[in-house]
Amino acid sequence: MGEIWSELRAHNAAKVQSKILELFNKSDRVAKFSARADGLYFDFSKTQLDDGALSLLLELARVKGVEARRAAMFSGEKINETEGRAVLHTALRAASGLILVDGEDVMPVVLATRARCLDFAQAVRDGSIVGQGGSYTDVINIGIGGSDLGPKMATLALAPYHDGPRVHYVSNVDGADINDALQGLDPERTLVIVASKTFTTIETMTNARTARDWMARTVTDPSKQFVALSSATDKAGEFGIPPGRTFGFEDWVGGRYSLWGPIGLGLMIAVGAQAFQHFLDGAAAMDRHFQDADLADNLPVLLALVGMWHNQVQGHATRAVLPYDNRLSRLPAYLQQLEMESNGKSVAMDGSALAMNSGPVVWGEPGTNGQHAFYQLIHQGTRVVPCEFLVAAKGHEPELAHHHRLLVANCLAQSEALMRGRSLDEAREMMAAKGLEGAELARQAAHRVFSGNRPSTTLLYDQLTPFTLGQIIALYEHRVFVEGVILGINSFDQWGVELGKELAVALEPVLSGADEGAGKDGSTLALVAAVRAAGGI
Ligand SMILES: O=P(O)(O)OC[C@H]1O[C@H](O)[C@H](O)[C@@H](O)[C@@H]1O
Repeated sequence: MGEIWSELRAHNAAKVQSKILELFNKSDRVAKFSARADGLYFDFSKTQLDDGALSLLLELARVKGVEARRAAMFSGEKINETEGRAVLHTALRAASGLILVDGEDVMPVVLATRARCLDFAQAVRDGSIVGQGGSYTDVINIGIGGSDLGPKMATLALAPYHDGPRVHYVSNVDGADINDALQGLDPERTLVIVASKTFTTIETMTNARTARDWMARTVTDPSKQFVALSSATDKAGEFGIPPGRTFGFEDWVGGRYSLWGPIGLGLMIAVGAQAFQHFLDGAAAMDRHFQDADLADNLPVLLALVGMWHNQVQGHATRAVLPYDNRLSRLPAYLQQLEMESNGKSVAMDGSALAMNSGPVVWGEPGTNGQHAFYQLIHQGTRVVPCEFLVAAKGHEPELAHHHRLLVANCLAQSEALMRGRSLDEAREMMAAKGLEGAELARQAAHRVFSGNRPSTTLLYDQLTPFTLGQIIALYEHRVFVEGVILGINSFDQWGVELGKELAVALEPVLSGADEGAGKDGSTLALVAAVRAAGGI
């Protein structure tokens, strides 16, 4: 097993100086280093991967048991071993079938809950469920992490399909977030969704209570205008939200994988049942592709292997996700949770230390905005940042096709520039053409050199429809899964977020002055003292 990694590293060391551009001397380069699935086109030819490296990576996936683990996930086995849970977000988008957890078919409840959520969303949209002041004009989803990032990203992505009430997302415990969201809203015509798998997350519960107090100023019974999305339906009841307004899901749906079920209610209200169903269909199509396609043609597998080549083999610590699609502006934030909370771990499933680097730092912004900000570093910085471009062949604004042409030209030009670079000779020629000479020519030319040979991939899709969005998100989910299996870690727990939460709970009384903070370090105590001195809390 370790042998394949060593072979990959040796292969990389031997080839690392070779030029990506020269790999295109082979006429079948693009065909071999690209793959398609149901309208998605993934091009990974602008990387240093060659036939040898790709076959070693595919061998790695086989040896690491990706296929068996994939079957185990889809069939409801408890592959989240540290929490003893199945991992079945795929069931949330399945049309039918038999999926057993502890011997019981989960699909009847999944389908019934889906129907309840869609019916409820429809009733909010058509005004058959109303607030004290009449039909709902606004919906606020209060949640954080997986109960916010996915639905918020998807709601923004599908703006052309919005034909329901306005949907807002509040996540931060910073009072500024809920304060600004409530500005201008009519409490009598606002629906509040409290989205929390555990129904204990302090940010969400604090915001939910603030929203309830705001509503109670004019609404006789705010609980009638509240909805809960949670696995802890009893806790939703304790908060005062009745069972008829609570939509539950099981513990086998991870928070960051949950937008396909009740956690997607905000999106359902924004776009309606039909568009939401297309969104599920897109994800289900990707599930089928992931299960059925050969590893060598399998998009999630290829994305994972390219990512691991860059991170674990070539040693590039970060990965930029660059959607040339403004409506995917929250995709990088969503992927930060999906990828980093899933694969940012230092121990293997069995508790032993991980023998290699965990998943990369994921970051990004939509193009073309990023070009005018951080692309300087991507092109000329001393560290290589593998880039993942995403772009639609068609926009949603036919009358603005010239905008779209510019957008696509920029996207394709960036990956070309990263690969091609600009040599010193070319830079010198440019400076000579400007009339420079001697030392000044040399100095100015040096600043205009681009090393090039920087890898990128491009995911091209027809248009950002609900179906396509479903495909793309499921593609990334499965990519994270494959990377996790190859690393041998549990991608479905998140113990690393616990310590900070515990310390925050312990610090609150120190900030209020109720506790002296005995045992705290000097830095923390000095910061607390400075905050208290300012008198803001
Ligand atoms: O949905 P909730 O239970 O409120 O959890 C919200 C989020 O908080 C936790 O800290 C986890 O790190 C996330 O995985 C989760 O999505």
